[in-house]
Amino acid sequence: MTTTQLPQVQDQRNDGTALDLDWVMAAQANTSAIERRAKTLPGRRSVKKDYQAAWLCKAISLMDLTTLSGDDSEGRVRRLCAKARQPVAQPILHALGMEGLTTGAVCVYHDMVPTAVAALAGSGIPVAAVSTGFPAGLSPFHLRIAEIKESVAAGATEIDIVISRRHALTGNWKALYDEMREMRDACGDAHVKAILATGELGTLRNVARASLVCMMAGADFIKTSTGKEPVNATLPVTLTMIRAIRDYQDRTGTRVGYKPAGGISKAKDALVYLSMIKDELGDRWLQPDLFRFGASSLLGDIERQLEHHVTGAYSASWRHAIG
Ligand SMILES: O=C[C@H](O)COP(=O)(O)O
Repeated sequence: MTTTQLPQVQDQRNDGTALDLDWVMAAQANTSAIERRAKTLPGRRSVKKDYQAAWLCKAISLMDLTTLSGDDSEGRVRRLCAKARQPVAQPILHALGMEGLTTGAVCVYHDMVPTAVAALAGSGIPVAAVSTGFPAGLSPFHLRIAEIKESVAAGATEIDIVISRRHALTGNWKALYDEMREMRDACGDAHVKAILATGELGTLRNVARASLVCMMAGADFIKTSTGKEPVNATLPVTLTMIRAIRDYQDRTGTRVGYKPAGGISKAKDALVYLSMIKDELGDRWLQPDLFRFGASSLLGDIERQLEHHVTGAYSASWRHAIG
């Protein structure tokens, strides 16, 4: 295994398209078929034992290491950034031949952007800000736009915006498109991830339609959740969203990234997501410019598994779990 320098920021921007309502309304999601397929995923033997450590390192490189708590402090954010720079103990990285491995980005509230930018200076690790009145996204629209601009001015190069769920729930796709378009414009050169808050959209069909509308309006990534909804990233939602991404690329030639977020805390779950992305979208999406995990506690479990791997203490249950 060798350390690979991976692109941190997508060179290709999604400029979006006009709103195509016929295409949006034609988007369906066969819920029972998707749920059946999702149930088969955790048991599949997609990741061979010999490559497990490499896949777990890959998961780290694709992670938006996150803290989004009301009691976040500058000290906590500095510790998070130190972890992003060196996500696993040096001897473990050395043994794996992965010196130089970092997380894909760090993701914080707007207030913490300057601290994160300073702590990551010179590392090449981007700072992502959750802006637009995260997590509900119900503050006045002009304030949400102002927050985006302030986050960009403070040095965030990735902005995670939250959509107005009511537009999707009422089928007001034009309003969702216009809102997303304006947020995209406010981001300027920063990349924009559209958080759909899928746990609040009611149906997979709404998820499919909202995914398409956000991509048409110029989202560089579509992201499942804030991590604060009662239901966050799930496999059926992921299948629905990544198939929308595939459809969008087939029709426009533009690749849009995918970020599952919320409740992904186990290394074995990360492997399921990675194998699903490989199957459905292909290897090109297994790069940090097109895929991120949004996660606050996943790194801890991956670190434990890598330590066990290096020290030969792999547990029987872990072997069984990932086949
Ligand atoms: O965007 C990231 C999520 O808020 C993280 O959620 P989590 O704390 O459940 O990992």
